[in-house]
Amino acid sequence: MALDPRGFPGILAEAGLLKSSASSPSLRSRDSEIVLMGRNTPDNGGGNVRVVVRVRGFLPREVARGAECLVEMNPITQATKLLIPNTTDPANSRTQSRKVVEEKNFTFDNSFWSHDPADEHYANQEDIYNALGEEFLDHNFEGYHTCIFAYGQTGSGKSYTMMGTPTQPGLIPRTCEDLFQRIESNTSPHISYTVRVSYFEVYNEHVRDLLSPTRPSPDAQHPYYLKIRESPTEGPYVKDLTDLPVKNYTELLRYMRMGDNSRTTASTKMNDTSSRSHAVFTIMLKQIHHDLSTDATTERLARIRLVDLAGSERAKATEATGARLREGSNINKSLTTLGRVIAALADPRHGRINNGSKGRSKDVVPYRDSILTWLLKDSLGGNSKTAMIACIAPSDYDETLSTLRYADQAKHIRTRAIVNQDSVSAAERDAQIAEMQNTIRQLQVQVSLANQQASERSHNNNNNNNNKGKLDGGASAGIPAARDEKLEEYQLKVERMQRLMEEERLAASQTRGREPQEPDPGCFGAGGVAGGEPECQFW
Ligand SMILES: Nc1ncnc2c1ncn2[C@@H]1O[C@H](COP(=O)(O)OP(=O)(O)OP(=O)(O)O)[C@@H](O)[C@H]1O
Repeated sequence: MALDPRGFPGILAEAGLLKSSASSPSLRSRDSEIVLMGRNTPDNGGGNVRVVVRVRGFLPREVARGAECLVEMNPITQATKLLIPNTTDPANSRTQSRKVVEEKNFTFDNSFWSHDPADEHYANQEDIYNALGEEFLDHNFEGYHTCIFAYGQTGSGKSYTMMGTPTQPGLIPRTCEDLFQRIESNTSPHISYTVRVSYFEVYNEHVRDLLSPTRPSPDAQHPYYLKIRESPTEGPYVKDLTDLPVKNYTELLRYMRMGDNSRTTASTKMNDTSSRSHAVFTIMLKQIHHDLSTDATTERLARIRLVDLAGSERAKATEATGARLREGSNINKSLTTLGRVIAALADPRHGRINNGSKGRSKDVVPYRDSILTWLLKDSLGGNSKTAMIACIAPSDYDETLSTLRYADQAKHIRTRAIVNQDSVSAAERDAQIAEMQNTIRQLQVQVSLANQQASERSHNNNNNNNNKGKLDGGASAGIPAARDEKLEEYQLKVERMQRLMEEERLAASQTRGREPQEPDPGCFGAGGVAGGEPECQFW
């Protein structure tokens, strides 16, 4: 294997990638006051999806069958090489029937060598966080939405990389820890923060709330599945998803653990604890900066999305039957759609105006073909800085080649991240609050009107028995559904506005050091973070 003699940390430092650890985070962005920028300031040209690859060590079953490592990495060039397997490993028997089996070379933003802990270039969990997670959290404090997702075949190390173990925490717990370390080390009296968390999984093309998994279902026969809606301003979202305010790291970790314990996993031949769902952990970070001299406030909002995808799998290799087989087929189907979305976004013709029959329009990206891609639409091709961690097993030629090709294509995707920032003067803010109050009143009237109409309609329908349905051939069946959606939309708007208004009011009063108010549990100013919590355990 070709490796750099200076060692992995040395190379990372040279490349500007080695930063402080999660336990002693860098001070690059946290002491900075919010620099005033225009509304939703565009990033300078956006950027490509950052793609890194990580190879894990042998598992006991691989050692037992005498598997050979087919992966080489060069930590200087970040090249990853896939070697031709020998003919003796049964895991690669399928490869032998291919017409062409050749050595393949790829280059990624990082190639993480996690194969042999004794190797000086070994990349451990902290190295991964330092090289990727910390920088992405910097972007969040700058006001960007980010998304890091782990992709790879079953058993390749996605959950290990994202969640990790009690002794080897992965990207998600490290991000949570660093987030609150930064917030707590902020000394500016003019900035307040709110942190909220949600966690859901996409299982068999249904969305389950991992922070409220036992919510009673209207149909007791089935688990409670959440619906997906689309808002004109915020795109697709999960309706009624639990979205909790968080005061500190301990609390965030508790929610993370709670959600993780609710996730659907099962034992397969390829992995003892195989994730049977795609899990999306989201932290919303809001920073409100209050300028005492002008009484103006500046708000930055960042969405931190951390996604552990289910692994692609071959039914033959997992030997799945029944429910496991159906899960596997749904997993593969949504990953195939993700592949098609990536291919469409990576196509150089993507985004060009469709002139006549030539070229392709933006509409060809098949986001809607799976729940996963529909919900990740913004992260894959919109307002987000996005990274893909391609996890690979060391000894499976076909699956690794497929993952590396996938990852290679993702390198070409460009997203259009913007700083999600809004500045308002004191007068504007007061006017906005007044306007919000007014709008809330109007919406509440509309909600109760719509409720009233719905109950009148259902009353009339009952009186008319089923006659109307027969006369109009059921043509009116879609109208109640449409009205229900409108109603939901109003209710959602009211809730959002009420929360927004409270946050605005609270932030302004906290930073002014004004009258004590009933605090929003998820909103705190500098030094206002709930202290005295016991040291928390990761698991
Ligand atoms: N870098 C690594 N170092 C040590 N052990 C690892 C590493 N990566 C993965 N493993 C181990 O390999 C096994 C499979 O990993 P993991 O469960 O993370 O795979 P996965 O890709 O999430 O699989 P699935 O898609 O089936 O959920 C686990 O026992 C895990 O602890």
